[in-house]
Amino acid sequence: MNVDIGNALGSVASPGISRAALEHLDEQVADAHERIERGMANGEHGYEALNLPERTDPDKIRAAVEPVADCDALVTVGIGGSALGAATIVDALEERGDGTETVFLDNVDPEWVTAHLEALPLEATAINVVSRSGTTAETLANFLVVREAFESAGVDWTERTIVTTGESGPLRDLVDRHDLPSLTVPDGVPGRYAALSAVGLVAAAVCGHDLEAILEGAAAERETLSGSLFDCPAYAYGATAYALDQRGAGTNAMVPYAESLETYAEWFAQLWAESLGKDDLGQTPVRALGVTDQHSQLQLYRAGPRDKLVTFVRPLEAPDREIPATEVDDLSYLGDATLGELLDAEFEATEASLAAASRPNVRIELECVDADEIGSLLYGMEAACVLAGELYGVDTFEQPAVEWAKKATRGLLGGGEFEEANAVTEKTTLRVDH
Ligand SMILES: O=P(O)(O)OC[C@H]1O[C@](O)(CO)[C@@H](O)[C@@H]1O
Repeated sequence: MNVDIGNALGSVASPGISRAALEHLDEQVADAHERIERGMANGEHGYEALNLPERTDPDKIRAAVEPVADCDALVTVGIGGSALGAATIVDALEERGDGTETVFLDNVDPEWVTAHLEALPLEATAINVVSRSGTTAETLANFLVVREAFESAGVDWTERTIVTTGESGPLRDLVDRHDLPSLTVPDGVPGRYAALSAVGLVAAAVCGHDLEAILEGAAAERETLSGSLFDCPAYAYGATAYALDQRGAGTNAMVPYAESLETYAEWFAQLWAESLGKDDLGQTPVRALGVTDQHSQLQLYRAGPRDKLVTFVRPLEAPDREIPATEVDDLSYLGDATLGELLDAEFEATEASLAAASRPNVRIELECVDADEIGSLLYGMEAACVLAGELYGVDTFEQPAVEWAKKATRGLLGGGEFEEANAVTEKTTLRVDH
């Protein structure tokens, strides 16, 4: 990935960061890089994720999925980091896959789950269950529902289930009890940083994607990590986003200009929110899509509060399609172009429109959307986030604030005594009913 932070400089944007301030910040980046390299060298929790391009074994993943490699559909049961990385890869590379239908059950909306299960050819569907902790209620509940659906259809789920989880926990117990093919979430790798491990790559393997290319793209990005943001695209992005937040850009709108990258924006939102949202700090990620959200969000981005960074992701090469000639003179400018040219023109125009309104924006460029570039983007944004976490001085790799609601949920369902559940029933109410 290449990063252009020109439109975030103070000479263009407000809030913006001056060249001098960027060079000053680079001293902190050098210290942060030292910390990151040390964490990687020692395999420390979290930092270990940045070693995955070397650590992940594609042969082991392919061997585990071999029993179901010929399935027509794959249902992945997982949530958060146990779904978004895999979904980002298979959605980005969908046009390059072997046509396997993929469904990600990362919600417990009964109507939605039922509709998916009823639409799947269960006799030709494989099940990919992913949970680092092995205790996540949504994932276990959905797995029990999926399992029952297969049994009701007379399909042996044990023959077509792969599990990726930790060394222990309820899911590991199920693996042992039913002797299911399984892979282990690598130690020291938080879920949202696990896309380049079995967590993100099992689904990609089942869909026939080139795991080596994904890891090579990531490894190439790893090679760019250095003590200066002026030599490392990932650090340039992380440092600039951090610096703009310090200057008031508390929201980061992630706007890929490719439908195939829409899920990537969801993945980024978890990475950025769950890693940096601590101690009353953090930059709020917003998911948008180019060109579609030019017609819904751009007004705000260009003329609303000066509290946003807009991050564009642009693949330079992409398949194209002619716009047919038209008999309407006023539309001849379209008839002479292609959809890709229209997309590019809109990207350039939108980026320039923000600069013209002195609104900070950053461009992330990919050569195209392929396995190599997806590996590079995932790794680059992970490294950018780890760097930003160092600059914020937060614990980038934990997410303690999510536990309260999990305890309350468990208490409400009779899964134990939790004071959090009591607080739910003591809600302050001021209802306005129609
Ligand atoms: O992989 P697990 O343990 O099921 O967790 C799923 C997700 O839930 C979280 O723990 C948040 O609740 C995320 O950090 C994680 O990616």
